[in-house]
Amino acid sequence: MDSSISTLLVPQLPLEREDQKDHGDSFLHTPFLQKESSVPINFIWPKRDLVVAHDELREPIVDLGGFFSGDLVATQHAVQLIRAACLNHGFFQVTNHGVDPRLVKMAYHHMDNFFKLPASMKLRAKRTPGNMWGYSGAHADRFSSKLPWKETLSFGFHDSDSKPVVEDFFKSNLGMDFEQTGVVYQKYCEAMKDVALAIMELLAISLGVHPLHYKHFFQDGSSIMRCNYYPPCKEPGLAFGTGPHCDPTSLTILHQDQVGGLEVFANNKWRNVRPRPDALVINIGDTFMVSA
Ligand SMILES: C=C1C[C@]23C[C@H]1CC[C@H]2[C@]1(C)CCC[C@@](C)(C(=O)O)[C@H]1[C@@H]3C(=O)O
Ligand SMILES: O=C(O)CCC(=O)C(=O)O
Repeated sequence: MDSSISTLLVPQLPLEREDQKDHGDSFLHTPFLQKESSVPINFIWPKRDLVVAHDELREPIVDLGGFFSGDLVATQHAVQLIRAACLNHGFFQVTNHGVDPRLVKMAYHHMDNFFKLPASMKLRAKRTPGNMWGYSGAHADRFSSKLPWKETLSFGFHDSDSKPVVEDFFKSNLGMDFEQTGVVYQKYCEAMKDVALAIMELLAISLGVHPLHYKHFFQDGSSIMRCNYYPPCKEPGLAFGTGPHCDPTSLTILHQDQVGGLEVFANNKWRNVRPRPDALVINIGDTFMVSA
């Protein structure tokens, strides 16, 4: 099963895009939900987009262990690797990030269980027009061509002393049977926030501003959690799991499974980002590039 879990830090939640309109329940007819044998025309992308990456991005692998333990030399080394990455393509991977591997494993376990559910169950969390959160099959309720070959479950996170917003999302949309799923993803989102704020401190140092400048700015920020499931495709050369795009957010933290397939356009070529089970893939987004 090819899948990824990404958290996108935003200073404020993006507004619903104007071009999104409700195509009704058309996504009920997505091929992977209907087990059709070929790729329907609305999932086929233009040949100019379907470029296969052969080279690796060779992005820096940044060990955060020294930063977390207060080792100034290791912190400076991490800062230099991050600075070099951000001056180039904005991607790097981090290890010793402090996220419990058992939590990551549980997040995948619950995600696998969700996407294996019958469509009728998944549709209980269906993304509704004007809403960023919920289940989507290929975004077929929003777009009518160049559909991504994926199912996505998205939900929002922000720190709240009064209530665990992620737990509440799962209980209110999917019922008490998903309470434990909500607990796992609440913990996952909280862990990703900690990683994001650590990265923001290193980014600040790399830019020569006060080390806590961005950490304080994003302290009360929100994030978009996205679980992406990419079903097997009989003609993968015709489709995209997720089409070419820039992240309109500030920071993306992605854990990809070991199937691979994440590609980045850098130095005029699409390049593969090698999956590393112990690492998180980090990229700065448009709103950070603008603000930096
Ligand atoms: C704010 C966002 C909108 C998308 C998810 C996040 C960051 C990237 C965006 C997206 C992945 C870009 C490609 C198209 C998209 C529709 C998708 O394939 O999921 C985009 C996401 C979205 O609009 O839901
Ligand atoms: O699933 C991935 O590897 C990337 C997905 C992505 O770019 C997104 O969901 O914003």
